[in-house]
Amino acid sequence: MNATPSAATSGGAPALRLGTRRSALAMAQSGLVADLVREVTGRPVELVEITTFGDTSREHLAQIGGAGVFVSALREALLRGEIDLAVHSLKDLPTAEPEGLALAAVPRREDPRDALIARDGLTFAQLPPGSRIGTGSPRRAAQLNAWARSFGLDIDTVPIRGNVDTRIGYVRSGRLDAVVLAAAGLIRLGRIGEATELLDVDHVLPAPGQGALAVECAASNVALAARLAEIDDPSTRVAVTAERSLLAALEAGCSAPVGALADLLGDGQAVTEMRLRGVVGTLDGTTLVQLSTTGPVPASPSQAADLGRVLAAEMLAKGAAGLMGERAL
Ligand SMILES: NCc1[nH]cc(CCC(=O)O)c1CC(=O)O
Repeated sequence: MNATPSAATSGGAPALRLGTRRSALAMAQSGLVADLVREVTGRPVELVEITTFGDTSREHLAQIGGAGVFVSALREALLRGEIDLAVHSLKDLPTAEPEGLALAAVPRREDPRDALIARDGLTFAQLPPGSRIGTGSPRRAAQLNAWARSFGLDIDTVPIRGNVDTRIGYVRSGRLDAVVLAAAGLIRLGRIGEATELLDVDHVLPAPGQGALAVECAASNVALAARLAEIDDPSTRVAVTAERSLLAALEAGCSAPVGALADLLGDGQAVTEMRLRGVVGTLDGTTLVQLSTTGPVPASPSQAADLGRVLAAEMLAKGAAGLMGERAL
């Protein structure tokens, strides 16, 4: 008989404490993971709100190095034993592995693409000349500017910050013609219907890890890490490992203008190869280094990381390093 502690004591087992920020997106992401964790552990999961300096001060902090602030508050709570697990947007996690913590699971990824929310239902190609498009992301600005230039459209990318509601509000109030956000966030908030276009990754590569969640626990909590491993999606794990390895090897930070996407290619029957695409550019989009490499499906995250390093080396050989100086808009 199965006599694991969680099975033997389910019903009476203490709740697992899942630390979360209180933003609508963080709560939605945490709720999703809480459901998965309940299923595999049989234990109740309670959400514990972690309030950070970034949450209590102006919303602008949500993006100015804000991700780092939020990530570290949750991590400190984990290390102090105040919570048992934490959920992050993987794209907000620094590539360095933190001491004492385990990236216990990366659940199945949501749509990795960026989404356009434009006034009057417009797509990107339908925007009139001079349109003002809001994004706080140098990666998005670089690629949107390059794409617009490719068909002779003159646009203005405008740096904006704030949570999803605030950013969509810039379009609803008429202050901007469009904003670009991660489709995954909109989907998880039930707001993807407001997107007027899902941006083709041939034009806009997402941030490394975009659309994926990271579930962390204390490395010392071996039993919990083993259960959380059951909600890990191996295909997502290899893809995001390749993307993040590319980012790390470019020595770019989370706010650098770097896009990356790994996808698994199949012949209709079986998955045969993994393709990794990467881009680095100047904010104005006049220069982009965009490369792709394809190889056998990695048998392990460490093989996936190799693919990322290979592509990074090729991008650096094509001058990628010189394009990464511009961090802020
Ligand atoms: N930069 C903030 C952030 N971090 C994760 C997401 C969305 C969810 C995801 O990408 O998994 C967002 C919002 C956005 O980029 O629109």
